[in-house]
Amino acid sequence: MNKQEIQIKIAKAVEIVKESKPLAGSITNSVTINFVANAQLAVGGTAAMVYLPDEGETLAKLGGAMYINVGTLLPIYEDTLPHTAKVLFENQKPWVLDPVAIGIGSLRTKVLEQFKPYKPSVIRGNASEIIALAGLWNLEGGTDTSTVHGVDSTVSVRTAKSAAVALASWTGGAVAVSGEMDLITDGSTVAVSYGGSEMMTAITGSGCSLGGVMAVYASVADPFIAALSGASVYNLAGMRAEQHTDGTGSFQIAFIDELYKASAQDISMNEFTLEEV
Ligand SMILES: Nc1ncnc2c1ncn2[C@@H]1O[C@H](COP(=O)(O)OP(=O)(O)OP(=O)(O)O)[C@@H](O)[C@H]1O
Ligand SMILES: Cc1ncsc1CCO
Ligand SMILES: [Mg+2]
Repeated sequence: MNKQEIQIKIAKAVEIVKESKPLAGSITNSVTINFVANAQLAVGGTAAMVYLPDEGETLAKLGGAMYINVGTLLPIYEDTLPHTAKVLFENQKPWVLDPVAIGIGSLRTKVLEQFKPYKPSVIRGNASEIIALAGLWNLEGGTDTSTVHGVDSTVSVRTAKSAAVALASWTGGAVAVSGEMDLITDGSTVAVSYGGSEMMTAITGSGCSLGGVMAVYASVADPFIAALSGASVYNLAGMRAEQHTDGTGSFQIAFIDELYKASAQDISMNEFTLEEV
């Protein structure tokens, strides 16, 4: 695919979402659950958040895609998460994994290990998280020890390129590494998306909600286009929101407004470059 073909696909994905309001259910952390739902709604999707194993299964079967984020685990997730991932995989439903804060506890490690055979369609994380997940799954570019600082990355996006490519080659889907710019790969093509705002690092949940929005797009587009569409609307909305706010509280509100206002045409035209793996 050349750049223009990709731009056409992004615009189409954004339009179909706005017209059809696809459901992308979530099992996500309690810190940013509201932000995730509001971002999904702002781009035109439908949100539903659950915790219990049977409800994860129901949403997996009902929705166009699903979002799973391991940010704040509770004992129930030991049952809910692997079960839901298995149902998604067996029903060939796209799902997005956010391996937040990988490495900080034993349940988190266990659950993330269990996800490997269920091949998430999109893996979205910051650079430290992507490198650590590749390490946990014994793939190239990964490391045994996590460089995650709480929920934040300590390394640059480009450092995670080989881990991202290896993860995408394993899943057959896409991997999106977020940061100052965003790197998205399907294992053969690498796209780098530009824009955003430094203020996105000073509000919680810009990454979580980005994963939720990618799940909305994954309901109607292939994983690479879904991930790049998500990165594009985030980078565009971040740039625009920064222009008329002077603090992080109002930035978060303005950012949701800009997600809501962004047109398919503008999102598809947000700057990105293509490179070989
Ligand atoms: N320095 C930066 N400049 C511009 N945009 C940024 C910057 N850092 C992050 N972003 C944007 O913020 C969004 C979230 O990326 P980030 O890497 O902060 O995720 P994260 O660490 O998982 O966030 P969280 O865990 O708080 O949800 C992405 O859209 C990314 O492009
Ligand atoms: C701050 C925080 N802690 C656990 S999840 C989360 C949201 C950002 O990943
Ligand atoms: Mg995160």
